[in-house]
Amino acid sequence: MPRFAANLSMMFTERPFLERFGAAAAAGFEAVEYLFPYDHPADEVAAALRAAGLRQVLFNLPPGDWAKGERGLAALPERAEEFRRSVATALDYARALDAPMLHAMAGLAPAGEPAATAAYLDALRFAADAAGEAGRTLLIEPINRRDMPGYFLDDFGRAAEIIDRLGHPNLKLQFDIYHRQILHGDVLKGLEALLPAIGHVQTASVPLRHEPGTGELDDFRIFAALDALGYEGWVGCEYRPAGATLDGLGWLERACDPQDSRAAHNWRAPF
Ligand SMILES: O=C(O)C(=O)[C@H](O)CO
Ligand SMILES: [Mg+2]
Repeated sequence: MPRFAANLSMMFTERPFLERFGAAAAAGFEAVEYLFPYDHPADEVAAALRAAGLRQVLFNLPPGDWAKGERGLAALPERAEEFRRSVATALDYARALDAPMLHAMAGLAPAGEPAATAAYLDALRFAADAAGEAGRTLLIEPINRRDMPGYFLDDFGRAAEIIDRLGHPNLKLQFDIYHRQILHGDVLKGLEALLPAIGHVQTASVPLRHEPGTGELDDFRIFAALDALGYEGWVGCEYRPAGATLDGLGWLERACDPQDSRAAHNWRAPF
């Protein structure tokens, strides 16, 4: 089974942010991801991470004013300077946390608009170069239109084209299974086709974004398929627990149980 990282923006939210690290470790996780660490000094976040004995897998670049509805800066031509400063901020945190991957959110902009596309390509080139110099990888993630209406990057094919076009060794795809299913379906074929571009995977049930195994997809078969494809990265658990976080963790035990018939046996991956 893949290696799972707890998403501390959605899981363990019963506690203040810095206490979620210890809770995730106590629940058996070895790694974490979350949206943003910037409300806390980097050394405090790093101390919480280290005290819990966890690895930091991923977090996002500063997205602009999240509370006011902003969802990233990369495709906003008028925010190019701010985006560049946000890369430096994120890399400072990445160094403190030893985080290998950073997600650059595109922002709200019309998908086909030439000025937004040009700004996005420039921003990604700049950020991927900076990430590369710092030994990190930059990720882009298509997000579904229902959860984030107007988000610039709302198509997996377009994300793959952009990664291909930029051809940057430090630019990869964040394949969120939840968004993929809502946008296009065909999850297994999508994973297979895009595997060389994928740097990170995230999971949640569809449509309610709860625990894996509680929605319309057979998430355990998808995890087995990731193994069959040879995916060696992390799978971020970016779901909202249906109840208390700990009460919903039975899926993890099952996913990690090699004896589980649907997870490991009794099924041949279609690759
Ligand atoms: O919403 C998601 O799926 C994400 O992974 C982003 O990082 C933030 O919206
Ligand atoms: Mg995601």
